[in-house]
Amino acid sequence: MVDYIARDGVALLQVNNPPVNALSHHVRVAIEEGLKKAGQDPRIKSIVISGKGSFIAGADIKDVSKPTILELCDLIESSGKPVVAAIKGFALGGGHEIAISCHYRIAHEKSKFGFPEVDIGILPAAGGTQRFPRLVGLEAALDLIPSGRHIGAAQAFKLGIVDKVVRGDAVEEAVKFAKSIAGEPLVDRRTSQRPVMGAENAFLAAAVKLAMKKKKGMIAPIVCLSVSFMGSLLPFEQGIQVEAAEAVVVFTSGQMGALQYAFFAQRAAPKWLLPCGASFKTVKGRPIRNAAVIGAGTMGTGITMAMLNAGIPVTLVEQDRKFLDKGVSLLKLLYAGSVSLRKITQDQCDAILSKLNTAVGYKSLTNVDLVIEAVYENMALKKQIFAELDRICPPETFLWTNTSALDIDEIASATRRPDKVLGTHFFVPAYHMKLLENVRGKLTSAETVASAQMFGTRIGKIPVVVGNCHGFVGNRMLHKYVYEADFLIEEGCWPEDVDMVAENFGLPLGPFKVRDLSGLDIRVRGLLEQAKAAGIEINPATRFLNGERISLLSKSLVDKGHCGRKTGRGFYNYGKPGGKIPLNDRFIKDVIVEYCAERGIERRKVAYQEIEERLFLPLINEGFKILEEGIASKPEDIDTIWLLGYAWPRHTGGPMYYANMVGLDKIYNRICHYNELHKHSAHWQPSLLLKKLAASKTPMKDWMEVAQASSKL
Ligand SMILES: CCCCCCCCCCCCC[C@H](O)CC(=O)SCCNC(=O)CCNC(=O)[C@H](O)C(C)(C)COP(=O)(O)OP(=O)(O)OC[C@H]1O[C@@H](n2cnc3c(N)ncnc32)[C@H](O)[C@@H]1OP(=O)(O)O
Ligand SMILES: NC(=O)c1ccc[n+]([C@@H]2O[C@H](COP(=O)([O-])OP(=O)(O)OC[C@H]3O[C@@H](n4cnc5c(N)ncnc54)[C@H](O)[C@@H]3O)[C@@H](O)[C@H]2O)c1
Repeated sequence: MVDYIARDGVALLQVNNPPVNALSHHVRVAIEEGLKKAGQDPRIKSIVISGKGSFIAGADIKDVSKPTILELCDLIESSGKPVVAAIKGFALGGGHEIAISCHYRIAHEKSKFGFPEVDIGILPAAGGTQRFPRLVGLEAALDLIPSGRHIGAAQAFKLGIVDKVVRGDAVEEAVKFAKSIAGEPLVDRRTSQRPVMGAENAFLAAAVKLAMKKKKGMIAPIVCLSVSFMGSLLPFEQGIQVEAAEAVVVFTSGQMGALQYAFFAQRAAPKWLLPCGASFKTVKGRPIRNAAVIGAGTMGTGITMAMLNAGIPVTLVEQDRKFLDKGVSLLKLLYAGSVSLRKITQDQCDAILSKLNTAVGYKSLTNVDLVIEAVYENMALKKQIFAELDRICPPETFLWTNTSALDIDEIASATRRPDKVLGTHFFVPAYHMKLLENVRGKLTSAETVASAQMFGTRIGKIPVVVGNCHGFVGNRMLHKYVYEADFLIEEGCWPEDVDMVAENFGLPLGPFKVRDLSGLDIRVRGLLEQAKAAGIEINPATRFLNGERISLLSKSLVDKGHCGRKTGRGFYNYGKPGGKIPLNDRFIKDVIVEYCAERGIERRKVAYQEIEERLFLPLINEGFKILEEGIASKPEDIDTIWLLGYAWPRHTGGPMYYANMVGLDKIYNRICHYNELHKHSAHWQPSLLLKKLAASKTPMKDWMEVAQASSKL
């Protein structure tokens, strides 16, 4: 676990604990033993700590026994023989704390440094909140520790974290350097003994404000700030005591469990398993060498960028030259933006764009591994395109669709290769958002699923396999939340009341601000199409569709020209078309009141708790129905979809974890309560799986056993 190599008076302690050299119990014990052995051996004059492959990615999140990392850090720093950290890859969390306890740090130019603790709900509580400000000054410490972000070696050098950046082998350089400083005094090399630079400055208020914005609702970043700041005013030993006391507050807050669950859920979600038993372990995907995208609108251009960025050559196809030119101009604009922000160089931009081809019509697609369709959300159009692609593309070409909600099986039925048809549901902006919902149809083969998952990972996404149903996992759950938001307005809330509750819960924007952003007309169009498909003519008195309660409030606003931010008014007033600041508006309230009066809906005061429950319980209930139906194969998949696709507050773990944390019996009882009151909304009918899990008090890790046992009955 830690190799001890003695050579020319230098003891090299090399951590060897794949995959990320986490500081598990046996690693900590071995480092301690190595340090003691080197300390006692008179032939050893200096010590180098490094990691095989990478340095150390931090504590092993699952293991917090003794010796603690804090004890190790103290042992390193107090060593009478110089200790040099040789850093390649990641020096994160406890690994970073070990590094800054060493007397010198030599880093490879590609190495990364950071304190990701806040993102898993804890503090750098192995002395990191105290040593780091002493090394880099208070301002930089208050910036980096609560942000959790990684920085590169060049910035680490500028901040004084590392003493030397090297291009070659950092370990060899460190060993050479360690030999050269044997016997030198270490007094000014012990980080804990340094004063904190800039301690008198009032950086705290600004840092707290930023952390509250960037890490909304999270406790750890705020505690990190207060502990680092307080420590800067105290002697090191007292600062360590403050750190330990405050760490307990954070460890017992409940957020630590949720954030660590989210960390592992995100890594578990891409590991797919189909009801037939095929899984990521048994089926290999086919690599994608080149691809085509149909439709150069918002999604098509974003998907094209995601592929180009991963080095996949793409042919972008449109229905006519005008739309194609518009899409290509948008793409070029986005890349030019990346160049001006120095995210890529002009040469890189040119290399990326050299892999882009364009075409009007599909005739040229005779030699592509994959086509992703991203045209308007219209079943007839999509089927027509899939039939044509099926005729033109080679039989082994995968045909995937970016539909947000349509039936994958129906789209596949237009082809003679339904086994190669799958939904690749990207999120806006597709080049940036990490989530990819891969929707398997009834006839989609395991090889196609494996290929889509492999493809997702290659383009930098977290791909999650889901089953085929209206809206798949994410949008199906979202629709229930959106419905209830509208009903709450009908019953007496204002848009800002509902948005405030959602935002207090931790979402970045409430449902009405989101609706204004994406455009009210889109949802209204969807609703009208749904009504048309059901053969129902919408009129001002319509309150039900197929026996289900609906709200036409958005339609009333759209009819008055309120389409959202783009028209300057939606559920809020933005002052001008394209305005960004939402203001409450008497006129909009009048529309709401008039809408209710026309339909004889009596408005009332709705309590905060009711708003919160009515927004989130139907969505959670739907999540359990999704598990029950096998649309998702584990709760981690649903939570990952919500964390990455819909900005669900990470410190609550995701909707399924949150439900478990609140207590399934409580959740179930409240859903039953609302089901009694709202008989015309099927989303209040409690999930049978939820009922069973609540009654049996089954731990979350065993939910799927109950779900599978139930589906066999
Ligand atoms: C009342 C209660 C009191 C409790 C008292 C407790 C006292 C404890 C004292 C605490 C002192 C604090 C010490 C320290 O400050 C704390 C820490 O160090 S916390 C850890 C900080 N580090 C991280 O968070 C790093 C997390 N990892 C990553 O960011 C990435 O993995 C990576 C290193 C950037 C590499 O990324 P990738 O190459 O993409 O690889 P993956 O992410 O897919 O990971 C591969 C594999 O490794 C597993 N893994 C990663 N990190 C850890 C980890 N820290 N612990 C355990 N396992 C880890 C990951 O799950 C993957 O596993 P797989 O999915 O393949 O099984
Ligand atoms: N915009 C979103 O938020 C979002 C998110 C996820 C999924 N989706 C889905 O992605 C798809 C595309 O959505 P969008 O927002 O990019 O739409 P869009 O209106 O921005 O773009 C659609 C493009 O398809 C082109 N097109 C239409 N018919 C075509 C044909 N026969 N051949 C080639 N091109 C054709 C149009 O010219 C247009 O440029 C839809 O199915 C939508 O539901 C959208």
